[in-house]
Amino acid sequence: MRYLTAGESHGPQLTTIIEGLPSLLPITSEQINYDLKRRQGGHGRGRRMQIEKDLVEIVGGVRHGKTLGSPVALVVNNDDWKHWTKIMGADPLPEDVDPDEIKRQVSRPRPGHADLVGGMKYGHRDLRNVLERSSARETTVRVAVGSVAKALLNELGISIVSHVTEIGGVKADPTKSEGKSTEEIRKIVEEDPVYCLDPEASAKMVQLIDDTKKEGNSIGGVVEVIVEGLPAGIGSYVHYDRKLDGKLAQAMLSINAFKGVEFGLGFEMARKKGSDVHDEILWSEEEGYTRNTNRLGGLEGGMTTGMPIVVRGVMKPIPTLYKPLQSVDIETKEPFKASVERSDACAVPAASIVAENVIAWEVAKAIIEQFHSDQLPQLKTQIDEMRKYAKEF
Ligand SMILES: Cc1cc2nc3c(=O)[nH]c(=O)nc-3n(C[C@H](O)[C@H](O)[C@H](O)COP(=O)(O)O)c2cc1C
Ligand SMILES: C=C(O[C@@H]1CC(C(=O)O)=C[C@@H](OP(=O)(O)O)[C@H]1O)C(=O)O
Repeated sequence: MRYLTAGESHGPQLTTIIEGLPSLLPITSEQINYDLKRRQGGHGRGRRMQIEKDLVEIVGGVRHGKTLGSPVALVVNNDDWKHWTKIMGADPLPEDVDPDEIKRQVSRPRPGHADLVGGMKYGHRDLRNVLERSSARETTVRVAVGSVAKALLNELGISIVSHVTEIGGVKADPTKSEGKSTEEIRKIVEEDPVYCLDPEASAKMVQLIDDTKKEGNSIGGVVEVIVEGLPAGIGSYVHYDRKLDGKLAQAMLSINAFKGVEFGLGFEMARKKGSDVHDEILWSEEEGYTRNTNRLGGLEGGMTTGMPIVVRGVMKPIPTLYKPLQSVDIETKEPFKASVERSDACAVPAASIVAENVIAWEVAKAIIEQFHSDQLPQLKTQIDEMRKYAKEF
């Protein structure tokens, strides 16, 4: 199973084609739009999100609410496009138009964004040609793709949720997620302005975002994704590129501004003894093999253990700063401190939705690749059999 995306931040639309989904999978634009709306939200977003109202159009591969087995094509329009049609149009400019008048040429690279190196790499002296595609606007369709993956996981009894655990050094109480199902977590974060489970920490995060914005600065944070209901044995230990933890880490780090990833106890493991890290193995008639703890975050040897996957990603602060850092104009080679028109001060809550959806995709892909999956009913039968087999093993 694979997908590609195309489209620029201020172009007409973002497009994706997903290939390899089983047939007979129920999909609605309503469930995709629910995720798109959540990705647009969260305290700290900039003015662009007031312009956009992200709604998906399913333009291929689905009929009367079910996949056909053919490629699924999804489109999300950029409402801002109407302001950028001349600046971002695909056709050559008419001869009577002066390009300098309308191109909104960018020659001042922002430290921390893709502008400078992207320009060097692709030979663009107008850095707009870089920032238009390196923009996290692209995560809109990646969330739509993940939403389709979640529809598949849901059919297999697998659920997934994300929440924000830290913003700018303010940490949520880690015990707040203990003993809660993914559904319970979702209900709480849906109501919270920064998608956090801890109301006290959330209030401090909101305040910190506001203060940071006033200072013309930006902040990052940490998001956690939990996947529940997985059978044991998804992924493999036999080859480096089949290890599920490796694939999930890549997916997490592929999100714009994500710089680190950890599973279970994560980097804390470096400070603990083996007896405080590994999850002891138990067996009972009713449950089969279980663990009392899940300190490894649901993965051993690149495979699911049957316990929930717990994976976190760290997002650096947004690079575009209202009080900017030192940089160099690539035309004049003069130093400058740029002013900016608009930017997010903190996009950690929005990024938690992106994280949830890219992880959902990666888990769904691993399942599709491991089982015969032309049709959803066949896939369901195999997953049920695998669960039964693992219990009796
Ligand atoms: C949801 C989301 C929103 C973002 N919004 C902005 C923004 O408004 N301004 C900005 O400079 N960067 C923003 N970023 C981060 C940049 O896209 C990112 O830093 C850039 O693509 C460079 O990639 P890198 O940080 O992974 O090296 C956002 C990232 C995410 C995930
Ligand atoms: C458009 C989105 O985020 C954008 C991500 C982004 C960046 O540099 O990554 C820069 C900003 O773009 P603009 O300059 O158009 O305001 C954000 O608004 C979005 O999340 O849908």
